[in-house]
Amino acid sequence: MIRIKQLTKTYGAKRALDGLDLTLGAGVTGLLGPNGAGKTTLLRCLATTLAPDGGAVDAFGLDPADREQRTTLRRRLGYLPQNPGAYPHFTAFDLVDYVAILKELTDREHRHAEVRRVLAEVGLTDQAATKVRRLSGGMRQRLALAQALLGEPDLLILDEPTVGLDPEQRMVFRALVSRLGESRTVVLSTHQTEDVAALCERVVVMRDGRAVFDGTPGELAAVADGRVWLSDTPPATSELFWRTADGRYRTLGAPPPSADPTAPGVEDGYLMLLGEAA
Ligand SMILES: Nc1ncnc2c1ncn2[C@@H]1O[C@H](COP(=O)(O)OP(=O)(O)OP(=O)(O)O)[C@@H](O)[C@H]1O
Repeated sequence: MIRIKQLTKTYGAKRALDGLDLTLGAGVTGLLGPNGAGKTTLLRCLATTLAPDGGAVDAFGLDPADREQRTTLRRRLGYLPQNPGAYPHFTAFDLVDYVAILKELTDREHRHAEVRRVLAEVGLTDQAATKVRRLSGGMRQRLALAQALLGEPDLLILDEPTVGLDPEQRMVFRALVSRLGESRTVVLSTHQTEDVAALCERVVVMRDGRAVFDGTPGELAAVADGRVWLSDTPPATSELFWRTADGRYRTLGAPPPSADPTAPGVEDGYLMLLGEAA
């Protein structure tokens, strides 16, 4: 269990985290929020790569503000940062092995076995000897995930893991992450409401450094209950509408004339919530 209490982080005049309270348990939790909401800042505080200005994190009973406990916690977490560095001339094996060395897996035989294990876990056994620059975007992202899995962490922190992936690669990645969430705490940030609907048991929406929603994807969708409409003509007043593939207009908010109600999805709930919070 991870308990975050009144976490604050300020950059100059900008409050990236503004007294954030949050508890994370086992399974996959998705963080949604507009650009600048504080998602990366929160994930970096959890990954212990950034010290907050105030508040506290209690991760499995460990306090990252304490030097010794921070080291213990680092051994129990895996982190996939936003835009992970590429090292294009390393092979997939060498890259993960390098991170394993940094993670203090000193016994060579044990380390190599662990590198092979995590490469197998993300389906990259056959690419172990391939240079990183020759891997597809999806494979690179799985490689970045592999390094986060070294040492079987109890906490997996993934910052926008599906960014830049095509739909097929995204599906492979989702299946992988949801399997990983069966036995550990996974927290991931994303701009993809489809990711949240597909794989997160829980979703937290952040805005201006705070959590403005915490619930299941179904509960987030329900925020837009009774407020999603389909019509043949565009609404005269609403600003939240778009033309769908079948040529009809989907409107959030007040119903346009002769509109049919339709069931909301996670994206509708998210947009409605942010519209209300504005
Ligand atoms: N090193 C930094 N120096 C100054 N300001 C920063 C720094 N890092 C983040 N910020 C600011 O803090 C706020 C929160 O940023 P953060 O990256 O945590 O948001 P985010 O929700 O992850 O956004 P995105 O979805 O765009 O990745 C933003 O206004 C950002 O500009």
